[in-house]
Amino acid sequence: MDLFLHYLTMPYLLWGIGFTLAATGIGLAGGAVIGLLLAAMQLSRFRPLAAFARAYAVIFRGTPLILQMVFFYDALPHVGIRMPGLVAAGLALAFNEATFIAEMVRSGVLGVERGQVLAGQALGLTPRMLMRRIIAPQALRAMLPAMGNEAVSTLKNSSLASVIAVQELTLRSTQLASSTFDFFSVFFASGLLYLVLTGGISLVQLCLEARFDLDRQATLQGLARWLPWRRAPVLAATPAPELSVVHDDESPRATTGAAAASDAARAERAAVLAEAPTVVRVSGLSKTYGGQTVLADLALDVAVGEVVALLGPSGSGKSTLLRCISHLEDWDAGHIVVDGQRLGYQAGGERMSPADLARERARVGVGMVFQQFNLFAHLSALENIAGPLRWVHGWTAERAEQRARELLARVGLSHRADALPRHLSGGQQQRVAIARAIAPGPRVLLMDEPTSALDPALVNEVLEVIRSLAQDGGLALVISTHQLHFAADVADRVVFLAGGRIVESGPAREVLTRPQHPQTARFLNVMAAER
Ligand SMILES: Nc1ncnc2c1ncn2[C@@H]1O[C@H](COP(=O)(O)OP(=O)(O)OP(=O)(O)O)[C@@H](O)[C@H]1O
Repeated sequence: MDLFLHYLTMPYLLWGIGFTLAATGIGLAGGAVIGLLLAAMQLSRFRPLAAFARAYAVIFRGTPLILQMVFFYDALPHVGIRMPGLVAAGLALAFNEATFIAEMVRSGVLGVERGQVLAGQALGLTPRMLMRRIIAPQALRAMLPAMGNEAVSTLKNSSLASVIAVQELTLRSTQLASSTFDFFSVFFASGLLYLVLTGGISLVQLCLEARFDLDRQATLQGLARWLPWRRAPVLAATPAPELSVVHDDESPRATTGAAAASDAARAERAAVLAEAPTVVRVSGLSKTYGGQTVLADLALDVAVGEVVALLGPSGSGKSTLLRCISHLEDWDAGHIVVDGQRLGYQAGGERMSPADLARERARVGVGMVFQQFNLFAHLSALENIAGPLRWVHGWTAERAEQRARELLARVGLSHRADALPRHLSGGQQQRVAIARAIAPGPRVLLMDEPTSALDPALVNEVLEVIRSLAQDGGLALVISTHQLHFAADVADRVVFLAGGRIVESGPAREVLTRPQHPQTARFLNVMAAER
């Protein structure tokens, strides 16, 4: 026992720990840098880069690390690259670890829901902002457990550096045991030292996981300030206030809204809209997916402040049309002009880069609400709204927060400002998503079946919010919906799509009560029978 304690505190072995940690540090840091590069190559659309990254992985994953260390230390000097053993071992570890780290990064990035990326694009986030604000924070958190394991295995793998005479812990233990013949005590002490080191790494991993666990209360607020995302405390469920909050805004309901109840008010509104300038003009739009025509020579004008309900059977192209209008989707032929701008194209007709398109989208003002809400999962309801205002539109933190709080009050969710999306009901999430989309004051709001992912009991709370938007005037709404009553009540115009074409379009109540086209009539009958 005395000998064991003697070896455990022996400076000769303790100095070996320094070499072990140095090799591990070089391996992990270098591996992270090279791994990030490899992951970026694998995710790149430029095929030669992806092929290079795959070939790299095949070589470094397919050969033993011990050979790689020998190669770095003994073979490279033949081509004039000479380095100390510690550096050679660290680099070999780095190049080897990079393949595993690249896989972790890649799966972390791909693990972030595509819907969040689409929502970010629709909000005008450039690819860089998307990576920094949305993808990286979520990918990093998902990668933490695997990174902890990788750090432990790098530390253990550093013992292979003994083969190129790096004076790390294993080599020193072996030398000590050979000279004292006390193998058991020396290796027992050495094993315990390794356990302390790997235990330390596991502890750091646990602390980081706890720190980045959004379901826990923040404890290190000082550190949290430096994170690119915000922690949000989980609130105890509090009863929602009556949704009447939604109607608290100052807009007069009966006279300015699309939901105007009386026929006279509707006629008055139709006359105003007939004079209103066009804010969205779609002409000759065609789109195919792998040979299947989804949109065929489609033309649609939407006036400022108009509420248009898109109806049509599943697969008729409603979502595709909305995605094309916000240029989240490319098309094959035709033009789309929003507020006088050909979104996605330079003045000379050349296509914009993704970053320019994002800026243009934010400037022109096309908001989009998705069927699956697509809130940023790592941000609170408040931050989902305030974040894009700061990042994309350059608002100050105070102004963005004030706007976010106003909008949360408007959709009846002031009491859930700090809640994460996963702690909100579907209806509440969709209300936050609507608030987020209208926060920068878009000219056009596109809504892709905003209630179809909701329980029937939650549909009305979202419809109420949309109804209140329709009453505002000024904001053009294009809503793809299967809610016929709602469309009759709120929309100025119903546009019926089938097979990627508009087969009928006209005043909402007219189309819904006296459809002219047999396909519209059939669809309405089926919908009525299903209810
Ligand atoms: N990314 C895609 N790749 C291939 N085909 C697609 C893609 N997106 C949509 N489609 C096809 O395009 C057609 C139109 O789809 P779209 O989602 O626009 O219809 P929709 O009218 O919105 O339907 P729903 O009411 O069910 O949402 C469908 O046949 C669909 O399968």
